[in-house]
Amino acid sequence: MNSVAALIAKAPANSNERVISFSPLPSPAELMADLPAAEKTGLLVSRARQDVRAVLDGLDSRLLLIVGPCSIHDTVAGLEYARRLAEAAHRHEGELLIVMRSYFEKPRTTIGWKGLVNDPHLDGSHDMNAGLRAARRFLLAVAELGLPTATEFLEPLSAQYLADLVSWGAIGARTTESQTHRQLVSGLSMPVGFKNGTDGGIRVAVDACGAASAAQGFMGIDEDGRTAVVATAGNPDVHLILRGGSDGPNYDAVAVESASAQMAEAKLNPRVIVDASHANSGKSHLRQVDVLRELADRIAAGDTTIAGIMAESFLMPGAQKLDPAQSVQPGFSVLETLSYGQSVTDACMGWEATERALEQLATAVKARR
Ligand SMILES: O=C[C@H](O)[C@H](O)COP(=O)(O)O
Ligand SMILES: C=C(OP(=O)(O)O)C(=O)O
Repeated sequence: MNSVAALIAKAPANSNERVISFSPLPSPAELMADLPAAEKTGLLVSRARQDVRAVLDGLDSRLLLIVGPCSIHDTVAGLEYARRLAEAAHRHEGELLIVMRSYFEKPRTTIGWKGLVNDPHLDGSHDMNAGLRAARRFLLAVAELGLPTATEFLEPLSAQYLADLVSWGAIGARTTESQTHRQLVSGLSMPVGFKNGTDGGIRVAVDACGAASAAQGFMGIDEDGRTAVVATAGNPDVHLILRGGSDGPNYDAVAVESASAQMAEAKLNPRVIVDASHANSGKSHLRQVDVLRELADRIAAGDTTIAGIMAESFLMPGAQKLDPAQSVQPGFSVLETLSYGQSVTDACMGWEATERALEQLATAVKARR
């Protein structure tokens, strides 16, 4: 009997009746020892976190831009995108603080592919050992290009494996109300934005920012993978991300000012990030281009409430269907059946549209100054 089967056999009667298996993962310390961050990478991350804080607090007049694929499903295409974005980030560094969306964990409305960490082979095999490794390797490779990264934290345990390489974090619309995620953020080292709820509710995100900025105690894991009581200091760099909702978009000036006022009233950062994608664009990559243009016009006209913008962009425009349950010819991987450089989750702007949007936003920041 292997050790896992032995553990299940030892479990008290009536427990784990619907659990099929437990497969051990390495501890965070073991993964980090295999894939360590170079000193240069550590400096890049801490410098980028400081820069993000300065932009959010209005001490740096640049615009924060969280841009990149909806999800990383192919690390080769993701890195080709990162190389292009690193060049653009350098070109616009006077006006834009560009941080690459490197999202490895996807919250789903019902079911679907849950991201590279959960299912790196895209086939429902849930090889999370390989997924955590692939995500960490990807973050290290992007850092080598001098580009900071942003991610959504979804599984409360995954942060211990990856967070040392991340400069900006998000909690998604589906988890902003979750106490577990608010607690997690209270201990994260980087600035973290909370999205408004899927119904467009702002209050839930204001409450989340309040809870995450407070000290918390909760159950988690330590670097050695032991379950532990985690005591946190609270995260002072929490902020609001407006992503629209089922009641419509919320990127217009009135909605942004009203959300900002709710944050100010709760004594939280009134400067916000506007997500040009998701319910603010009806998940249309074409509409996203228009939203970005409208935001650029407002910034050029002097808007200072918008500290940052999020956009979903990849090498190719649009999205393609991924069904982890599909059958693939023997000898082929699911990845080989997909179009290169196109999102398998939400539709993204293609690279050409992205370059034009970056240009517009950089010009807008110059005008705002
Ligand atoms: O950003 C990605 C999606 O909007 C989010 O994960 C929900 O996706 P779904 O509604 O396709 O499940
Ligand atoms: C899932 C995401 O967004 P939201 O939580 O706004 O749906 C995302 O940004 O990938």
